[in-house]
Amino acid sequence: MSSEEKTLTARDLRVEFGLPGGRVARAVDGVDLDVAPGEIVALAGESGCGKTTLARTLLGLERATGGTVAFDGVPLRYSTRALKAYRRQVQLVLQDPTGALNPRHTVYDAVAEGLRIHKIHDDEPGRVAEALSRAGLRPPEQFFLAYPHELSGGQRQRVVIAGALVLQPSLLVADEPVASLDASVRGEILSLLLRLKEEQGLGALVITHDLGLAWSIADRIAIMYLGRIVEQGPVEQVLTAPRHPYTRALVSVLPAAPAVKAAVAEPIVLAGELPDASKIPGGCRFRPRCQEVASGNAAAVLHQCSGEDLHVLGPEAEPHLVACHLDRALHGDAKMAA
Ligand SMILES: Nc1ncnc2c1ncn2[C@@H]1O[C@H](COP(=O)(O)OP(=O)(O)OP(=O)(O)O)[C@@H](O)[C@H]1O
Repeated sequence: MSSEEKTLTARDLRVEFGLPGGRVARAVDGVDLDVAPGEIVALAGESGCGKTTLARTLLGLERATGGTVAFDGVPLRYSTRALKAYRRQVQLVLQDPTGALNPRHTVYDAVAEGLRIHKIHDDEPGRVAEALSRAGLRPPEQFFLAYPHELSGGQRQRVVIAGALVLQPSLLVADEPVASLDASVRGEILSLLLRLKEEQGLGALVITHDLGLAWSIADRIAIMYLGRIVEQGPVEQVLTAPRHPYTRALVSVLPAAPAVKAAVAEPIVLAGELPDASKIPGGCRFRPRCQEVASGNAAAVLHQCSGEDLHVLGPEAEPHLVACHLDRALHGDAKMAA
């Protein structure tokens, strides 16, 4: 990343939760991530890998146990006033527009809420109209007095996005932004995010378990496994030439996207379930489920897989990064060793 301007950065971010019996869940266990304006980054991985905890921590809704979150080069501060100022710049868009909207509030009130919280009183109707229009609800005045139940699922999600846009943020953090929508309107909302990026330079971190979605809209992708990013890089490189065994397994079961499918011919079924975040295996955390270990392909590096943790992937190094001992042996990347 050439400039830190308006970039959201996480460095060695860690979030732990205390559990009964003195156990500790390491939900986010060392993450470096950058999201710049005008860039869409997809954060992908199966349920329970820590995506939501990472997103909440980037927004200051959760406190990091270690590491830093910074925006525009300034570390996040957690006073009410500092968080309020921060959230004008970095806005959250939630998965379920029905849950995010108060059924008794009109569209106008839903979108104006952020302005009122931030005490922005000048030209409220103009700002609300502009945000609705940017979110693709045109003519905006026609939606002012509508209630959520009078709108389609896609329109409701556009209202939620307008509620974020009204504060003119630099970045959106969108948690599964189309997961609750019908397939027919998913494309519309994804196109909207793309348009906001291209026409208005808005950046977004899009959290998804759907690699097909990431393929359609993201510039970069970060694949998360058990609290860590195990592979990241330009979306095309990562999905057409996945290098981490976990990414290869995810790509192998992707139903669509022929260009991506070609990368891994046979479906790879991973052994077992995602381990509990309080029981992260030592060495490579993916080892107990790794198909390369199971097949014997990783025999030459097995001692490392069993006993040597991998570095947190840093955003400053080469664009396509992989945290895998076997990949390091094959590609000779000395940076990967712990
Ligand atoms: N408040 C909490 N207390 C204890 N453990 C938690 C808490 N929040 C999350 N965890 C644990 O942290 C891990 C990561 O959870 P998280 O919800 O961030 O994953 P996720 O990838 O977003 O999953 P999903 O897609 O299902 O939302 C899980 O093992 C979860 O059980």
